[in-house]
Amino acid sequence: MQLPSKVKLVDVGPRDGLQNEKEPVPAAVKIALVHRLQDAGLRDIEVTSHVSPKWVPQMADAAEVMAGLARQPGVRYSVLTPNMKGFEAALQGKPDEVVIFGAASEAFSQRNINCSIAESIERFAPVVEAARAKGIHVRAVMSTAVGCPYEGEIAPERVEMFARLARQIGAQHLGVADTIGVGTPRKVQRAMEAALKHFELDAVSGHFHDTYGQALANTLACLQMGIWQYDASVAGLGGCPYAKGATGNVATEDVVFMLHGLGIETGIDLDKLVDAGKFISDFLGRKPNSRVATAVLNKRSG
Ligand SMILES: CC(C)(COP(=O)([O-])OP(=O)([O-])OC[C@H]1O[C@@H](n2cnc3c(N)ncnc32)[C@H](O)[C@@H]1OP(=O)([O-])[O-])[C@@H](O)C(=O)NCCC(=O)NCCSC(=O)C[C@@](C)(O)CC(=O)[O-]
Repeated sequence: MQLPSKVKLVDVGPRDGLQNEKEPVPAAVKIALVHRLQDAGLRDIEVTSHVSPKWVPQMADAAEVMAGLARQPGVRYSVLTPNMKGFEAALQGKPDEVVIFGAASEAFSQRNINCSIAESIERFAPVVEAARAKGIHVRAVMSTAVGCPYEGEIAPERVEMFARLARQIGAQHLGVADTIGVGTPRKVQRAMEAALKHFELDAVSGHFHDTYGQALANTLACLQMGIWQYDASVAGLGGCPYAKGATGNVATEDVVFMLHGLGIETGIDLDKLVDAGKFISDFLGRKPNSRVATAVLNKRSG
């Protein structure tokens, strides 16, 4: 199949990237990161989560972060909302999109959101209904679509089951997440094929962690299926608090470099993106976890 000519990247760095940081990151720094990402051309940014501050302390400032954004027209700002309490809190911040997040594995669902898959769907259904009634786009994300830290390999049938349930309650988009980065191209394609039984090609995206260095290969494998929407995290920030040892998402810089090399448009300015990644990495006191960012920064410093 011909590769898509355009790809939409959602930068999940401010949310997925920072949620696991041990030291508090001030709201002002998170806001500055979002601003740098939009200045670099990102048109979809996952800003924060309205979850329990006892579970994920780093996201306790969700309202402050949303309130502090200098919004650019044409940018979609998303927030995670696991239940009605989160959705109601999110409304004040006027998100363009809310994200419900469940799992293909029972054990991960329990660890991450403290309920079974069936219970999670019951919690999500009123969120989807309320969001859609207000014209807010609803994306569902399915964790552990390839492998689970507690249950091991996940069969495509499980992916299909979650996709069916998410579709039934009215989610408009499904993100297929390889939470612990164990997917390899064919396995990820099989998970996508299962998701595509219930969501059209234009309503499916990939969310690949790079724990085993497979994320770019997995992205290419999905591009070959025509999938044109992906999550990525600036500077490769991140990891899920309930998936021990899992590293961050694939670095946005690495995906952008690959896509541009393939002649695929993203609308993103790689240099400005590298600057955004350096900004947050400097704040965190580490180097960007991106081969491309490292190469660009080395080249700049001669
Ligand atoms: C989902 C809950 C809230 C259920 O948590 P629960 O304990 O089952 O909920 P509950 O309804 O029994 O309430 C218990 C307490 O939490 C409060 N509460 C209840 N809901 C909320 C809310 N929305 N916002 C703020 N507070 C909330 C509620 O008010 C109460 O407070 P208390 O009376 O004890 O003081 C909890 O398990 C939680 O917050 N989990 C954190 C999940 C999370 O953020 N995980 C990381 C993001 S997912 C991810 O990273 C994966 C992804 C998306 O990137 C894809 C991938 O790579 O796999």
